[in-house]
Amino acid sequence: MKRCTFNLKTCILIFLQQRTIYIIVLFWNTQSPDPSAKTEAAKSPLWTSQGDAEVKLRMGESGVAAEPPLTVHQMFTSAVERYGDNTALAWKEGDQAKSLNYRDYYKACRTAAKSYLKLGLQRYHGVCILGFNSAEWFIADIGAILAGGFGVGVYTTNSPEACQFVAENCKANVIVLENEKQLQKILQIEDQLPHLKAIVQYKGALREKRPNLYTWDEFMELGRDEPDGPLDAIIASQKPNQCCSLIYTSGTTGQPKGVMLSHDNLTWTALSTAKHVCLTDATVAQEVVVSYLPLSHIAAQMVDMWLIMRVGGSTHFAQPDALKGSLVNTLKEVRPTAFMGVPRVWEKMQEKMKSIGAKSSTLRRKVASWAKDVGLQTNLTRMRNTATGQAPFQYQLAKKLVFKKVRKALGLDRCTKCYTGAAPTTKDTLEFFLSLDIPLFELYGMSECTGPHTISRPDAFRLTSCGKEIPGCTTKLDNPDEEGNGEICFWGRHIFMGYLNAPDKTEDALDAEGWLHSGDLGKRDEHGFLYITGRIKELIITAGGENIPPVPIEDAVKDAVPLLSNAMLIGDKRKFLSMLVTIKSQINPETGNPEDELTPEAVEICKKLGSSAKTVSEIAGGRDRTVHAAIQEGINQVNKKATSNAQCIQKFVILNRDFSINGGELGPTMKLKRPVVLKMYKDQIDNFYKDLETPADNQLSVRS
Ligand SMILES: Nc1ncnc2c1ncn2[C@@H]1O[C@H](COP(=O)(O)OP(=O)(O)OP(=O)(O)O)[C@@H](O)[C@H]1O
Repeated sequence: MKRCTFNLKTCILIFLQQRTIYIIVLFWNTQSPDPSAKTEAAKSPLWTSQGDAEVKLRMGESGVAAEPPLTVHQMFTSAVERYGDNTALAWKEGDQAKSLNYRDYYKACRTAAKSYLKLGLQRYHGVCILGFNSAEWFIADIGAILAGGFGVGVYTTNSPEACQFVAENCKANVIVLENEKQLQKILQIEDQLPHLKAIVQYKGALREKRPNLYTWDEFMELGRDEPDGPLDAIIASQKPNQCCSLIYTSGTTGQPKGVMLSHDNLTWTALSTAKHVCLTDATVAQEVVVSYLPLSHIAAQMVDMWLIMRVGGSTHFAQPDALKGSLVNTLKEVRPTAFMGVPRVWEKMQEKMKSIGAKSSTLRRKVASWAKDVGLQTNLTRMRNTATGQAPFQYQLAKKLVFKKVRKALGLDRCTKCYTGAAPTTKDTLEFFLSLDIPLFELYGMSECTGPHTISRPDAFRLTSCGKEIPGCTTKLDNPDEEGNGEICFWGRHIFMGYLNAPDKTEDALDAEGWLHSGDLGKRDEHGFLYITGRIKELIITAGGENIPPVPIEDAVKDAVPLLSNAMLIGDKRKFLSMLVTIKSQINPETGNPEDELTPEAVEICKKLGSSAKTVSEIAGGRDRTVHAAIQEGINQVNKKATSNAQCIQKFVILNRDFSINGGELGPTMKLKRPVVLKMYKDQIDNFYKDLETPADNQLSVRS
């Protein structure tokens, strides 16, 4: 299935020398597509690993799957025609409210595109964007696409080396970054980026002038008076089956990979998803979202940029410290009509509400508890029979007394669509919000399918299910076991083009028929709802050949020992299982780094156990024998329920720092980056296995 693409150009030079005619024919490979050599989409393969190639679109015969393919530019101009005066982007600068309507947003993207061309952006080269969500982020990204490059989001938490990997991989010509902090990272590696021509800083003043370093205003000024012709020619040459955007995976299963998304991937997925979740067209009423999740992740990008553009909605930017606490203020101000949170965001809201609830009067607590019972029962009944019917009096009362107030306090009083996804959400959190009359509609998918594959919705909703396919997409459960659990495989126009420069990895992800293998295990119920039941991609295969899914064991240990914030099972190619655990500790609100001080909840738990520990360092490595024994006891309980001896955790160690996004152990959606943790704690892990005959350290042996 491998394909080689050469865009060969010819040039015939004819010259005369001493009455002899010399004819020289030159051939060269060019980066720009040859308009005369239009690759027919139908003849192209389904995948490629080359940035300048085309793929066959997975068009369907009818319905959404048969909708005509569009480029990003076509979708954008259609939005401008339909919703030109509507607010597209809104944000606050200090106390001042700012906004751009669709017409001006489009103009700004064109100007940015012309500036890129002036800076020398080449076709199919990257523009890396490294910063918090803002109007500049969107304009930088779409400008790059219009100019024929790739929009490439980079995680703000990336180290200089991780930024270098991305910039090198996509041959970045320009890096657009937020501030001095990000600039310092790039300056450390700029010498090693041969394709880099310019850096643009979009917030804050430049600390020093440097050649090829521009402020946002300087950058936009470059393109302001440039002629339209060259840009229009590039736009006219773009095709829906060509790559325009790269999403780098966060690396939970290995080195990040550049997921190539075509114009059609973005525009079609936005169309199908908008239909599935019944987003309102702005000609009727405008959808409003708050942009705060990292845009380098497909979930945020799909919702905040592409879905909203498709229906003429408006995107309001949160403050950079959104996840450190300011998000709820923005939500209260903006009152979004749809809101997407990764599970950790909902969990944090849940923790906050619980701690406020615990401090309220007995009467209030009783009313809240009664209302939550009513809310849960009413919503579970609704969920089972799709008919809405007349809500009982108790529910109406609970709504008036509690639910409306909670929604208002969260800024979700207008929000009819609350989504969770990109990682597993616990049943506890789903039930908590359902009992408050806030059903969380689960969304499942991956970067490789441009974000969503299945989404639940009000009329098709089951607790812990991630719903049904967006229209035009199909699921196959490969190699199912006796309970119906098989690998979830996807098909549809949302399937990516391939991993940039990585044909082997692309071939691993897509089978010969073009099905995308997700590496997730799932099953369906009799009504067609999909449930995620495991991740094959993180399956532990012990030296004895036993296949062990780590997540259920890790979750069981965390349930048994509420003091733990994280647990990671070790045992791939090893003779037995061991575990790394971390203790719940405070997070520095400024840096987001985990601190040594325990959370109040953890201090309380320690106290109950008979320990006076207040910091992680008093506990880590088994220093506090009481706490250590309690963890051992929890692990023993889990071991007792293990299906085989090979599934028992034989050793564990308490780490001296919690996992975090900043630390690199967690990805942006809080999924564990197992390869990173394995590397980081190699010594502790090797220590588990250095003496296989007798447990090296009695203290660490927990076999029951
Ligand atoms: N609703 C969900 N429930 C459970 N797991 C989910 C859900 N949505 C997504 N996931 C998990 O997230 C994976 C997709 O991850 P994503 O494409 O967002 O990449 P990523 O977070 O950048 O990390 P990676 O490096 O693993 O690719 C899915 O394959 C699945 O394992």
